[in-house]
Amino acid sequence: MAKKKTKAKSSTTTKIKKPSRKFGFKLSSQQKLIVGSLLMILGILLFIAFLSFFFTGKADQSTLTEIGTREVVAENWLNKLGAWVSDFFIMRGFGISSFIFAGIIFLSGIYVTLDINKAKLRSHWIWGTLIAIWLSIFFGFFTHKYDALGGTIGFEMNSFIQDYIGIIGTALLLFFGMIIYAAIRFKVTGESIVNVFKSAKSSFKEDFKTSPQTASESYAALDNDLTAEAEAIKAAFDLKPSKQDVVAVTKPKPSAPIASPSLNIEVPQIVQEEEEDDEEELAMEVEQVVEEASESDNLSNKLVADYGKFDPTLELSKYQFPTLDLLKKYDSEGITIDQDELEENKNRIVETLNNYNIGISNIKATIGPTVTLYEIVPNAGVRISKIKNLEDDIALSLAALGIRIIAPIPGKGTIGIEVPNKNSTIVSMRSVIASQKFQKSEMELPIAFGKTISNETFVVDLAKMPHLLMAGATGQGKSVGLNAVLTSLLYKKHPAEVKFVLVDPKKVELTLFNKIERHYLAKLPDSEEAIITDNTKVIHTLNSLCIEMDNRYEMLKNALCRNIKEYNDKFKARKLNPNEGHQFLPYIVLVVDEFADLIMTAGKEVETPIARLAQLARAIGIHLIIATQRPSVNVITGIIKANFPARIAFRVTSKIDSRTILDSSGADQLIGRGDMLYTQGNELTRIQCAFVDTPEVELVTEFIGGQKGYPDAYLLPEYVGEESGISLDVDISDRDKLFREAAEVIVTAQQGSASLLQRKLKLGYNRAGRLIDQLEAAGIVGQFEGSKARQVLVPDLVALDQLLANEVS
Ligand SMILES: Nc1ncnc2c1ncn2[C@@H]1O[C@H](COP(=O)(O)OP(=O)(O)OP(=O)(O)O)[C@@H](O)[C@H]1O
Repeated sequence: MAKKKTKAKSSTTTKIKKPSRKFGFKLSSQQKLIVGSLLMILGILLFIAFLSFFFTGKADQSTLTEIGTREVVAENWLNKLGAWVSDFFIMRGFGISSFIFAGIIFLSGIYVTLDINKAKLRSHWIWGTLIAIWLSIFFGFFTHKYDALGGTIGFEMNSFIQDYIGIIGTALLLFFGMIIYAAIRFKVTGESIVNVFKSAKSSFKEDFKTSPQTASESYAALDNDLTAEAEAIKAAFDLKPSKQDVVAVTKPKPSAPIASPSLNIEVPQIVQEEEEDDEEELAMEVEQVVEEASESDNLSNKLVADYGKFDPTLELSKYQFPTLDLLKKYDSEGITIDQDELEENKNRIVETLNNYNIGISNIKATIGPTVTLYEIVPNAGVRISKIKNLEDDIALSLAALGIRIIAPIPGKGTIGIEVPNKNSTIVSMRSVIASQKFQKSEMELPIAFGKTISNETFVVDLAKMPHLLMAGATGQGKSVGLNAVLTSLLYKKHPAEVKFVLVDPKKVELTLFNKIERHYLAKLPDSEEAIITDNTKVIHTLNSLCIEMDNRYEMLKNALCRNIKEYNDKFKARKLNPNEGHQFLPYIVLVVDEFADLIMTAGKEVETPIARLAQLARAIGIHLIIATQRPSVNVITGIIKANFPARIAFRVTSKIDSRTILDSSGADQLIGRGDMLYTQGNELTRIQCAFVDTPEVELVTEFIGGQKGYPDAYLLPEYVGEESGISLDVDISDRDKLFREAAEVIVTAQQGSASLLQRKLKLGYNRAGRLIDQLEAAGIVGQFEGSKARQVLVPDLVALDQLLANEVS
């Protein structure tokens, strides 16, 4: 007591006293270096002495008694002292496990020098000693005399234990020691052992089932590409150049394999973690600041160390991706070059241009799956617009449909004339999925659309687009295009990573995907079918997606993340607490087939949420794909166009339609059957869309649907339409325990939002939502108003008290 009093008098800060009471001395940095290096050297010396003992130990037996005599020479590499110390540790001590002590002493040196966590070092000493004892008993178990393996301790303890519980008992006791170690040190549990066996079994199966096939398919695809290239090059050399023009065939660049390392290789941040555990050493203010700032990091690091990173695929850990053999190989695949055709076309182009006095200094041909691009370099002084105006004349002279002139080709300084091949080839979905470019892509939502004019596989990231508008006259390949998009994602993304919301007013196109409802589809809570065919349901679903968007933004805001990728990475690193409403967020892809039909019947009701989603949803992982037959301005309105920079046009019937969708002509000159133009804002790329037939999609969805899925489709937030006006007659006795507290929070903040409750009362989303419903029923907050916060109907806490008191009476 007296002591306390004097302390209070003499100092105003009791904090500073605490550490000085604990430690008698504290090393300066220089002293730490000296002591640390001394310990390291000691560790090394012990190691050398121990090692030497196994070569010189026998010879040195006689010298041990004469350690004090200077003249006596020992054979140990560290002479007499080495001989004595190693004999002491190995023969009279722990046997071979004495090396552990050399190691720990060396490690202690490092810890002291670098001034890292003493608590960890202490645990190394405790565990090291226990392991040394266990090992010496273990080795002693197999020997029947004093020897260097188990040492005296091992031998004596063994015979002592065996005298009481026998050989079998001793063996089991040793085994038990091992279990204790594994359980405490590595947090091994019965469950984790079972899991290890299970995953080993399934990966073993997988290795045998899928990988050889996938690999061989990929090679086959690569082979295909290379054959096409070789043929193209051959053709180039076979063409005979005439006087003033040269024909060459460009060599399509092979799809470069991307050899970047796989993501998320975690480098454990040992230094950081250790700093924070150091309770005793944190006498300095600066260190305390560090500790406070990274408290949550510390917790998440510990969680990651204990349980590993969060794996969203764990629930369906046995899920197998569809195999390539589900997709069909087509006979007319692979480019064949018709030299006569090439020569003929070239001559006609040159002739036509000559007729109009346009000289050409160079011409080269690039053969694609459906069209061949003739690139010409006109003589100096020729006006580009002159060539552009000859589009129809060239088409006439070539007697071919679908000629497109690109004058000039952006970034090349040449003029391109695309001429359809007489025999077009099919680009199979199988070949694009098997391509290296797709297989090795590390995009968030990779889509293999098909092949470009230079026969390269065209892969783009839907997450970067971020929304896609698709248009084309009927029968030109839209539905096949949509199937190609969905199939690409099915081949690359786990069910936990992406969900589809499918809107199909035609009721026939997307029904095949019903089979993967419990794996990949999202739906409204009360609906039976996941694929939406009814227009009122579309409105509900779109509004529900808006709510999902707002919820996700709120979650991102609370997690201080800018986009879904950052958020999910943080969640996987266990830095976000699921009890605070955080969860792993899958990407959501909304596909609307036949958008024109929707706009015609529902108009603004559909347009407004679509525009909202298109404007805002990119950062939180909701991406829209909208397809329409009628690309007219009342369907693709300005606001929709402005938010869909990525567009695809299949063949359309008029230049005006082409302008509506692409902002330029060109789509009217396509040849149909999957021939398409893609733009992401600036230049147009001509692509032959990959062909995936209905039976192929059926096989893929059956393959996925046949596997274990989630209990239900991914549920979107409930949307209560204005017209339904459900009455909330919640019984007072059924109210949540936190009802009153929630009411006070809402009234004080004068803001009726579930997320406010989530934050203030640390609740999950569902509970906060229920509380809001109860508050509405009690007349404390107003009705649901879409994504806006509800109106608070009680002005202050006094009024709230009165209202609740009246309720009871
Ligand atoms: N990429 C392609 N490669 C080869 N043929 C294709 C391709 N895409 C479509 N086709 C052919 O065109 C036909 C019509 O395609 P699809 O059903 O996709 O047209 P659509 O634009 O969806 O028509 P609708 O709007 O009437 O549904 C297909 O049956 C197929 O024979």
